Amino acid sequence: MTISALNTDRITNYKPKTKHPKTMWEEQDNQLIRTFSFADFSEAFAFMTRVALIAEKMDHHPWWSNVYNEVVIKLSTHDAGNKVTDKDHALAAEIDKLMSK
Ligand SMILES: C[C@H](O)[C@H](O)[C@H]1CNC2=NC(N)=NC(=O)C2=N1
Repeated sequence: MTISALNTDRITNYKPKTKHPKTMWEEQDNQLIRTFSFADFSEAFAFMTRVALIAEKMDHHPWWSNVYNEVVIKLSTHDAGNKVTDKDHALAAEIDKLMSK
């Protein structure tokens, strides 16, 4: 597939479609963890781009993994000895705002 064949409209007019909208953050092993499932890779990566910009603004960055349409995010504060802090809750809340747009 050529680049010009990509549907970039999907990225610029971003409306996330989670497959499991009821999945929420869970605290496990001193991390806030949530799995996000999207329609496809473009939607997952568009989401990650937005989270990256928020993380830079907040100077607080996620651990994450992505395979095709799925993104797993794990938040903890290494500056505080790998514990869940207010910064993690604040970033989780901003990510949740993205999902409710
Ligand atoms: C130097 C810089 O401000 C720190 O390393 C910040 C950057 N982003 C961070 N992100 C996360 N998740 N935890 C941190 O402790 C952290 N610390």
